Amino acid sequence: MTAPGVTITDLTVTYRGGQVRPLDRVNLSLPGGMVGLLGPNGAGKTTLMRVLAGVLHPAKGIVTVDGSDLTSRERRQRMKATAGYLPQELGLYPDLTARQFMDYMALLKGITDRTARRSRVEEVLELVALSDVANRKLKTYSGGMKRRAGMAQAVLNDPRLLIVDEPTAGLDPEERLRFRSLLATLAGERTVLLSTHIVDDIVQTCPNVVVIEHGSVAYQGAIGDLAAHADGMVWLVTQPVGTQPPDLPTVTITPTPAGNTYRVIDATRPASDAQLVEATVEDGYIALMHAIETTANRQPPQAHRPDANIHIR
Ligand SMILES: Nc1ncnc2c1ncn2[C@@H]1O[C@H](COP(=O)(O)OP(=O)(O)OP(=O)(O)O)[C@@H](O)[C@H]1O
Repeated sequence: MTAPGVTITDLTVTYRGGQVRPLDRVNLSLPGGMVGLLGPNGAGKTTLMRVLAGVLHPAKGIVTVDGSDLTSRERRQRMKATAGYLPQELGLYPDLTARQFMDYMALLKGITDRTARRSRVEEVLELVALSDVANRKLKTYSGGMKRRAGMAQAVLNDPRLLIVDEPTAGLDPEERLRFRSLLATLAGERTVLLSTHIVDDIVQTCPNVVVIEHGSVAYQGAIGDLAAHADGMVWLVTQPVGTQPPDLPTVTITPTPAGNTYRVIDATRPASDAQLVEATVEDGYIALMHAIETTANRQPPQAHRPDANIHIR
């Protein structure tokens, strides 16, 4: 298996007859392996994933996988059959056992041969470490187990493009780690697009990242380079408890014996005793979001977003 070449050109998606535009002229090229998808709430990440999974029809634009345009209904159907998709809220049938559910999903995905289906179901259950509990009804599963069952159904057809929408939200640290390593195992020769709000999940698993903000691509490239957006701009400022916090983009607040230490982004030294520290990916992400917000606020309302794709680097 080889990772597919996924290219998105001038993709625009609209809802409610054009009143809502969650994606606006997006241009993107996905490399193989794990690709992180970051962005604030409502940025358009799920919408992008739904287009790639073939479940949502774009208003405009071209999505090609291995050079084949997915915009036609027939090709979208083919995409649905070859991509794996784990949506944020996957409806599991609570009264089915995991084994019955996988069998049903495998049938829906076109694995009609009974022996092949049984063997594939056992493989994916093993992959997500649910073999021992596969005869339990899904309604008895914990949140983490349900998420793993969701992952198992997403890989039943051995997809070359795997799309995973916030799989670690609400999981305890141990389940999160387990999920991360499962994703890393699956990445191998395929493309895995992983959306999450947890920057650390992406830092730990994805060599490349795409940042979406307001329906546009704000950044695409190596994860390490995202940190560079905050180079020379990350400061630790300590203030006594009870004083006004700095009016600056703040990455973290840490209580210390001397007061609260704020990790802030500022182009210039914010206080005489502020300590300059090395930028992390999270700092870079916050700096990027702040730069976009500042640029947007400076624009007159009638000239709203003339260039949909802000390529900062
Ligand atoms: N079916 C719909 N009808 C109308 N508007 C929608 C619909 N689905 C999404 N939207 C809007 O489109 C925008 C993008 O939504 P989307 O779910 O893609 O964002 P997201 O980046 O995945 O957000 P989150 O991180 O909160 O999951 C939001 O403003 C959302 O309210």
